[in-house]
Amino acid sequence: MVSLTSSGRAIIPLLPHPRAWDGRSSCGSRGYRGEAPVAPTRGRTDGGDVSDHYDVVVLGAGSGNMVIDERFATQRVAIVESGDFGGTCLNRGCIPSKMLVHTADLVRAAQRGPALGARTSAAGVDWPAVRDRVLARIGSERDEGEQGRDEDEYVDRIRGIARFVGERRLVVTGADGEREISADQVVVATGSRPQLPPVEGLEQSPHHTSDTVMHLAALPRRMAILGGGYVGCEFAHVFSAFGVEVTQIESGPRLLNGQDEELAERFTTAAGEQWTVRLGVEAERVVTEAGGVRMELSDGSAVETDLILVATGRVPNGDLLDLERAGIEVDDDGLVVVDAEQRTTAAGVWALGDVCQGAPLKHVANHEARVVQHNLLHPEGLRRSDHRTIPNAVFSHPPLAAVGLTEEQAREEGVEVAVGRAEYAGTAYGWALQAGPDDQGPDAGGLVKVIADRATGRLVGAHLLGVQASTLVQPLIQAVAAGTPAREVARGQYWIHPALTEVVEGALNDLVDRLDED
Ligand SMILES: Cc1cc2nc3c(=O)[nH]c(=O)nc-3n(C[C@H](O)[C@H](O)[C@H](O)COP(=O)(O)OP(=O)(O)OC[C@H]3O[C@@H](n4cnc5c(N)ncnc54)[C@H](O)[C@@H]3O)c2cc1C
Ligand SMILES: NC(=O)c1ccc[n+]([C@@H]2O[C@H](COP(=O)([O-])OP(=O)(O)OC[C@H]3O[C@@H](n4cnc5c(N)ncnc54)[C@H](O)[C@@H]3O)[C@@H](O)[C@H]2O)c1
Repeated sequence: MVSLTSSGRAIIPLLPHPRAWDGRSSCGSRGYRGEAPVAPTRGRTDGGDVSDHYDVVVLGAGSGNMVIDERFATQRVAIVESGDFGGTCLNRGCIPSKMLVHTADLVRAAQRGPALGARTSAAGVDWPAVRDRVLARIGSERDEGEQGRDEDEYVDRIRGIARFVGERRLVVTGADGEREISADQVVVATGSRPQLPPVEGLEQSPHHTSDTVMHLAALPRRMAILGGGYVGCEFAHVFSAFGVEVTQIESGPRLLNGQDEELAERFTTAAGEQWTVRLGVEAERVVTEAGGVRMELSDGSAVETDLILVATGRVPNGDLLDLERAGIEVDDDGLVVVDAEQRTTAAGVWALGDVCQGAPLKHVANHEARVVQHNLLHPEGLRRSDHRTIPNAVFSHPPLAAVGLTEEQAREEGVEVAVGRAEYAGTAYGWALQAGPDDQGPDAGGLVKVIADRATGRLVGAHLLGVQASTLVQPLIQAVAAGTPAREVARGQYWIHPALTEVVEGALNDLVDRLDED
């Protein structure tokens, strides 16, 4: 239930916020392993109390924590974390949201059963049980990782907010006051935070972001989700499956704008069949009233709701670090400027993840953490990050996954494209998913598009909408990354019959036919 304070601000009760930890599931809780320890490559510099001088200081214990493993055991390392130790992915990002998505998928599957003759039904969810499974799991993963890190004698874990006061010199403000530290090498890995659009009355309203919404004490009856991107579309699926009346508001012409247009249009249609979607409108004012909230939109209409989830993008945390005092430049979007080796504009300062990356995704932060780790350990043989083919997936209903160029982007870049297509409904496993031959709903309908450069015959992009999209896309990610000719991907291997992977094979075969038309 929403309750109102004397100032009119509504409160949705939350569980205590968890302490943070970057999970082992995708990152390794103790950093990457695999190469033998090496001797320290740098000694300590002069200046300041040696006890406050480190070989390496890492700012941010999300992906930054992964940089440090036992190969740094001969060095003196500090990891500074302003919140609880950990990062967005485990505590309030990828992992808890996907645990919720899986439960939502189960609910949808149970609702779907009767269409296929199964006597299943979904009687709603026990939200505290759903939520507590997620929070308990991330809590134990975090605690285990945190304890493990504390056993590393060469690492000082410093709790506090770091900011630069000079070249590789920092002040950390913690519960015990301020402490100045310095280092030969600094890694900036302070991530990003949700951004609130400047909407009158929004801050005073019962609003949430992805940081807090997974801690709700109770499900609201109605929820308005502002934003039609990743966060908005994943949580719209979760909360609508859980029985909340969701209204999603997006200023653009479609949900998941920026993805392949045809797939984004199809997704938007599917979303509109499951929850209310408002496109091409912005929130102008939020009025908190007894018993709810009214969100007034730019077209003069209004949405009555109990809770607002703001999902309108994230801002990098570089603005909180006094970076200019250390000679670290940021670009117009506030992202720390780095070169291909992840070096910032200041000597001895590196950056990785959301604080410097225009594609704020965990697999990108992981990749960059590996590069920074290697480069700290091997200053004579620096590695470069490879951002050429960053894939992405949206875990909604239906899910979407993509890698490389969209058809529109390829044409804009002057690539003469050939496009292969296959409908899920055109494959044997697609029939298994369908209630009947015309069923194109979110559980059965789907489309795979593969795009090749006619000049080379190589895949330059792949886009999937439908069941298991984030898994089906993997061979296509490999093909785009490796530059494998489309013909070889299609015909150079067996595709198991009648697995759903046949829809990928079908799209590739169609592509090969189109390449052959020349
Ligand atoms: C709801 C949600 C779902 C997501 N799902 C996915 C997904 O499915 N797949 C995917 O690839 N990506 C997903 N992401 C994105 C992914 O979580 C991020 O890209 C990734 O976690 C960024 O890692 P990072 O290390 O750069 O930052 P973070 O993990 O945010 O770590 C930065 C750390 O720095 C600390 N910090 C900040 N400022 C300071 C300071 N001044 N001093 C000291 N410490 C500081 C912060 O407290 C934080 O712990 C999701 C994000 C959200 C919000
Ligand atoms: N599955 C995943 O990989 C995953 C999941 C969640 C988050 N993320 C990461 O987190 C980042 C942030 O996600 P997000 O969904 O908050 O941002 P986003 O950039 O994906 O989408 C924000 C959407 O909000 C819309 N918008 C902005 N201001 C608006 C306004 N005032 N009114 C209505 N609509 C408005 C934008 O047009 C856009 O479509 C993503 O870029 C992604 O990298 C990834």
